[in-house]
Amino acid sequence: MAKPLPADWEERHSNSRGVPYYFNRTTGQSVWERPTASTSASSTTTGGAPQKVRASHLLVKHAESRRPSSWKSPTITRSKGEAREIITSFRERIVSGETDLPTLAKTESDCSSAKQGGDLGFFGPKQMQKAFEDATYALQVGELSSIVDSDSGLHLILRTA
Ligand SMILES: O=C(O)CN(Cc1ccccc1)C(=O)c1nc(-c2ccccc2)[nH]c1C(=O)O
Repeated sequence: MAKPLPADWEERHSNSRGVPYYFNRTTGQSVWERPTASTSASSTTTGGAPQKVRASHLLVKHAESRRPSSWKSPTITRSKGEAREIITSFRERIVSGETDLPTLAKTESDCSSAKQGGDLGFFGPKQMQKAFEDATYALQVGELSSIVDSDSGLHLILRTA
């Protein structure tokens, strides 16, 4: 029987790895190992300030997106299913090594960050949509997410710091 988690820690599920990870609601830290009392003692690597992360992403919008419009297309009419097929193909091309996320985001992302190769800079807890934040914090630096669904559309996320 697993020991109860220390205060402020919760177990979450990493879609990209299919395993649980542990998230500290106070510091925003994510760890793969089940935390014990000693983890919570060292739970902040920055003396208490919530840990910031950096990521780049590729956004494919669809007709159900909250704002179905982008620099690429004034009116986005593709279905969510079509968007999923498109972003799945993009992910396969990245995983195969044919291209990389920043290169593909520049021409294919429906986010205004496309011009910067999808780079969003550093952000901390509560700054991004929950699904996007949770997915990013579950990634190790250098890891590519599975397809992430937010109100804006479908994303591939590459954690860069
Ligand atoms: O969701 C909305 O109502 C409109 N948005 C939000 C938005 C709009 C412009 C700039 C940044 C964010 C978007 O659709 C959107 N979301 C994002 C986004 C979502 C998650 C992480 C990073 C960016 N980018 C965009 C964009 O047009 O460029």
